[in-house]
Amino acid sequence: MIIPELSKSTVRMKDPERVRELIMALQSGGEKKLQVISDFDMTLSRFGHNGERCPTCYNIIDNSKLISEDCRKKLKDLFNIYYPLEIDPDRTIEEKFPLMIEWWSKAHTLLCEQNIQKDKLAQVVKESQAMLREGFEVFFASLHRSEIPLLIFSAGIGDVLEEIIRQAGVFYPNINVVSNYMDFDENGILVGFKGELIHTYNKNNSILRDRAYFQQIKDRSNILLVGDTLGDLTMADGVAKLDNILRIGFLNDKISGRTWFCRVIPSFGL
Ligand SMILES: Nc1ccn([C@@H]2O[C@H](COP(=O)(O)O)[C@@H](O)[C@H]2O)c(=O)n1
Repeated sequence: MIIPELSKSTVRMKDPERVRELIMALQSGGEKKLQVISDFDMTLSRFGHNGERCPTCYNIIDNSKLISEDCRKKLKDLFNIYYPLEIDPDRTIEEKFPLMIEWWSKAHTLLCEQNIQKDKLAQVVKESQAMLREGFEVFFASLHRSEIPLLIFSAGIGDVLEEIIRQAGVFYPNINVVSNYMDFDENGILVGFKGELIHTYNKNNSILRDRAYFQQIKDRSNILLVGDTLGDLTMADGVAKLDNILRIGFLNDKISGRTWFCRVIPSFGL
């Protein structure tokens, strides 16, 4: 194998030869043909640290002093109901779709009742347990140095996500973020969320179709796609011209090894 890390026991591939071919195709295409599309929560950010789960963008707000105890309990109850549904390998994406809209909408309604102040977000992120994945400095800096565009396509909260990467010192100009952005009134108080709601299972062309992004980088027909859910597989659907796509998925949570191997790995196409 060209990359020693791929021989680790934690790396699973259905067809290592196909992976090798894809890596060679990406390598020979060079940096000018490459673009990277990545999920954020639990992909660029860490799932766990020292045995504790790290927060998602939403969890950072949920755990903060920006919201009341009552609201925190309600958001936690929502998480406990909907997160198992989000990752349930026995439900189809069609079944999960309306449930995810329900979860995001209920959470947004609760958050908008809290008079959250825009200028408190940076401090809340600073005080949180948010962490980027091991090796993030090299990953972000190499893409930046080689001027390879990185699209972060996230169903989290754009304002929080940006703050995490800014505070980590890696918010380089080659990064574009598509996510749920908070809408603040003239006093800097949260009153809603902008644009179409993005949840785990609509991260596709339905969200990206009106944006010029993929058109601007249409010659970059080699894609590295990184995610952690089956919903992330459609993040490259709007790419103008596709020659090669290497999909990397992180298995974060308790899905049985067998389910992962039989269902999830083939879905990632490797
Ligand atoms: N109220 C909510 C809603 C969603 N989440 C989690 O956020 C993740 C966001 O998505 P990425 O696209 O960046 O992976 C999603 O997987 C949900 O589990 C939440 O914590 N609270």
